[in-house]
Amino acid sequence: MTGKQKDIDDLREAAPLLPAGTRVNVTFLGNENLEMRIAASKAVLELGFTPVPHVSARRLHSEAELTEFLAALQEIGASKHIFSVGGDPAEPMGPYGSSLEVIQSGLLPQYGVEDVSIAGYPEGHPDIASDVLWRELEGKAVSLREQNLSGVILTQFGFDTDPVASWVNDVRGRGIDFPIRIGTPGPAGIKRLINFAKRFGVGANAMIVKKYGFSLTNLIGTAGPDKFITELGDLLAAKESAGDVGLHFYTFGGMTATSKWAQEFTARQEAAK
Ligand SMILES: NC(=O)C1=CN([C@@H]2O[C@H](COP(=O)(O)OP(=O)(O)OC[C@H]3O[C@@H](n4cnc5c(N)ncnc54)[C@H](O)[C@@H]3O)[C@@H](O)[C@H]2O)C=CC1
Ligand SMILES: Nc1nc(=O)c2c([nH]1)NC[C@@H]1CN(c3ccc(C(=O)N[C@@H](CCC(=O)O)C(=O)O)cc3)CN21
Repeated sequence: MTGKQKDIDDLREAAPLLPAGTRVNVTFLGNENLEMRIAASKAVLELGFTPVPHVSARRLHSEAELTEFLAALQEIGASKHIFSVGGDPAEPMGPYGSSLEVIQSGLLPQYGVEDVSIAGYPEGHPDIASDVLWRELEGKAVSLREQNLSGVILTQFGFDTDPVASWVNDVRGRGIDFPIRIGTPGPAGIKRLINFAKRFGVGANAMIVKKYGFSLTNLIGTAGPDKFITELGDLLAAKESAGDVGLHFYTFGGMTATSKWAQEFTARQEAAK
């Protein structure tokens, strides 16, 4: 969720549909400020869920901004889990150019951080070379271990299961055994899904979206991840050592829509057994 009031209201509406303790990520975008980020994390806690506030390295103007944010999170009891991510600005706004630099600052444990999510890219990243992504991922795994922090890899969302399955294989092949949560789009309007895919450099060509369950020639209506999840489950089950792999939902169509969808999906799975 973002720090916007509409997302807090949406979470409140979705709350009865979600298991207690569900991890809810709270963004760190350019159009939010500290108060909004803290208010959103606080709302997540008050509704009985686990906030995972994002710390966007390249958006930080100073070390003081980082420590002020971490201190404010700790103060409300929301600093245990964070998502440490690079951030989209083409040039860093302050001292941190990457999430590895934030992690290596050694500041996180001083503010009660125990568990750090980091980003993964099954399809690569439009502006970052693949060897750089791997080197940084391995660096983060090492630094987290050195600081006795647990790690989780949270992937960019996608519509194509093939790159996801082969990327999980590669992560394990490099000896990284962190739990992996596959970024999965919640049900949302097709236009909205396509726009977010474009914005973040995620593959959504005619073939991929057809497999996912919609068509580029009919943008009316919504699309959910039913087929994506089923296929991914089959692909990973066929691998020997996928390890701990789960899902993370990006709720582009809202938390309530995704929560309702998840309940119905689970019910259908149960009925089919
Ligand atoms: N908010 C979210 O849920 C997600 C955001 N992202 C975005 O993906 C990008 C990479 O994130 P991380 O893997 O954490 O990167 P990172 O901080 O680990 O950086 C990896 C390497 O790429 C460089 N780099 C980082 N961000 C860059 C950018 N925007 N443009 C050019 N070079 C960059 C860094 O200097 C470093 O060498 C960021 O733009 C991030 O915001 C990716 C996935 C999810
Ligand atoms: N490279 C990259 N950068 C990101 O910031 C990013 C990713 N990838 N991958 C997916 C997640 C999801 N992100 C999201 C998801 C939803 C909204 C969102 O709902 N935005 C509101 C407000 C739009 C605005 O004012 O900017 C919306 O109603 O669309 C924003 C960012 C950010 N994320």
